[in-house]
Amino acid sequence: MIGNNGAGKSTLLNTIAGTLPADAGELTLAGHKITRKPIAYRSRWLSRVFQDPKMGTAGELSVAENLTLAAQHTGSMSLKRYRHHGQTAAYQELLRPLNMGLENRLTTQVKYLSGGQRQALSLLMATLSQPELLLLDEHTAALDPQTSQKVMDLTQTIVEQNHLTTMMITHKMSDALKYGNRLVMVQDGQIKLDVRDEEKQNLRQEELLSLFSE
Ligand SMILES: Nc1ncnc2c1ncn2[C@@H]1O[C@H](COP(=O)(O)OP(=O)(O)OP(=O)(O)O)[C@@H](O)[C@H]1O
Repeated sequence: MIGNNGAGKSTLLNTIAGTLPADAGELTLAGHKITRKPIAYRSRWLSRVFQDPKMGTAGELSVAENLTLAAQHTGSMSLKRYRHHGQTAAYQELLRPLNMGLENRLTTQVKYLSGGQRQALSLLMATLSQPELLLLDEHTAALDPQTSQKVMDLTQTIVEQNHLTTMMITHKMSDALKYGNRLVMVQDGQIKLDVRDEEKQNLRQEELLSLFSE
């Protein structure tokens, strides 16, 4: 999802996540009517990663403690299959594919990690529960270009491997064109453009930029 500042992107995500009440309309997620349900109820099916790397993790807790919290939250105990290795090995196995060196930082308090490491951990924690919907709220915007690319690559891998329906807000036109099978442009609270699949693949950055100025 793309759109100018103030277009309504975050408002839509907040309405889906339940931090803002909907003025009108109905929200149905994976067959569940959630329009008037509290945030905690919705969080069984949806996860969110924020722009601020501090938002998705508990800074005072260690990497392992954060993972334990996320695993408990899932209810489905995604970590069960790792049990026979012992918890440390299980966590290392989960963290190694992130390629951020976090498998060697299990006892480090999360507040001492870099923004990129912390965002990668947030992403892992948000997807442990295999949510029906993953909301990414400009989740790479606070990172340097190289780390941002690394976290985007990681996002792509996690989303594809887990077949996660994902909604991402971005201000980077190149990312909007490169990732995902659908692109929605929001303007003044309305959907201005909604293209998918082949039509999206054929869309060029210049066309997209010209729509912004209309
Ligand atoms: N129910 C509503 N009726 C009218 N205006 C609203 C309503 N809800 C939100 N707004 C306003 O619409 C605007 C949408 O802001 P929002 O933060 O969603 O934009 P955004 O597209 O995420 O922008 P940014 O790219 O800057 O994050 C804000 O000014 C907000 O106050």
